[in-house]
Amino acid sequence: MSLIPIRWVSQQARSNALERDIVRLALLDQRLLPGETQEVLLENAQGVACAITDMVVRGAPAIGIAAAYGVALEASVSLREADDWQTRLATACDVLASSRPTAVNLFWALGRMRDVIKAHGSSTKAPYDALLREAKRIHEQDLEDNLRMAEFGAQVIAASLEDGVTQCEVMTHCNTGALATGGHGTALGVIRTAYAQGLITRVHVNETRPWWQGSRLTAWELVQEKIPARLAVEGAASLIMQQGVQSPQGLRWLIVGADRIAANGDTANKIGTFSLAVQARAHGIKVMVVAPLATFDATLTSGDDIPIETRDASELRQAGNRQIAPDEIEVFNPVFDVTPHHYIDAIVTEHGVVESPDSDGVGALLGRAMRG
Ligand SMILES: CSC[C@@H](O)[C@@H](O)C(=O)COP(=O)(O)O
Repeated sequence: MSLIPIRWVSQQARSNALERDIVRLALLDQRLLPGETQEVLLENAQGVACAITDMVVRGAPAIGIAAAYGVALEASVSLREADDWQTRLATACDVLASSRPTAVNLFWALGRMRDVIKAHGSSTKAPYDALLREAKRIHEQDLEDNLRMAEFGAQVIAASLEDGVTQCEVMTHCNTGALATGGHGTALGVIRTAYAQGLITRVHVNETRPWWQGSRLTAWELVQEKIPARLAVEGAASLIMQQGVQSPQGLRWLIVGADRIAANGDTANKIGTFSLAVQARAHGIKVMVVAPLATFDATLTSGDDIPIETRDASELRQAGNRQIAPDEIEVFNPVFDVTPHHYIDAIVTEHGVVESPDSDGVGALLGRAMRG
């Protein structure tokens, strides 16, 4: 059983020269981790969209990658059925775009796929090969970006340590590791690399209610990597920070990912991030956001306009098969919040670091990146 979170599977056609290879997208079912490792096999864009909505795959970059493969899958269906491919693929992109609203990486990846579709507008057949190539490029590029961000982030941690101090502890929220990305991770990628460089002694992992990305996924990744970590409910964060700042090698950084970053640096991330950033500021702990440029939405001047997904009440009323709140109670289940940029000390991207982010800093970074 493979533990690769997103895998393109191509099975050679049996004999008939006219038959095409059978292609599928295999997603490691993150709803079942850490208890079970099982893959879901998908054969069209609708299936991928449902898998994103149902959180078989989650995490901003991973959602974008899966959606890109979803468009390629749909192109293969179109070749088989020899239909009006333009209409089919336009519908597929729309269906995928409606799967989750907050992570802008989804719309960024679909934008890249739409560009490929447009470039092949005059073809008689769906541009399957070109779309699959682009999806693979998005996937590979994400891993490369993760590794670059990890180096930058580790440098930021090293530079922040007081004279004579060489190591510290960090806290993270949600899951931003290999499961949420093309591999390695954003925030967890920085933690991995900084640990390998001897900069981190322990990771404080927040449970991340109500879906438990922290306990089910981040804890699982850290245990596999043998990185010392301790799990706690996010309600314990202030206590952990209060105790953590008392020793010179104690807790120094809150390191998180992002689902969408506005032009002024306001950052949408997993619900609870804003509250953790406020607590971190109160304790003198620094806040690092780690995200590729694909997570920036320069069309939004501030975080006020970032769409915040709310999910089903059952996520709070039930834990597995157990009822944990009365069905009659009104439930509010927003799954992201926006941390204002002035609570963030550094945004780490594959194109470098913006310290004390604001519109000027983010604008300069995006401008630099555009110039190459
Ligand atoms: C590299 S992942 C960054 C974010 O996507 C992550 O922190 C997060 O909020 C994921 O939310 P999820 O609801 O699990 O998709």
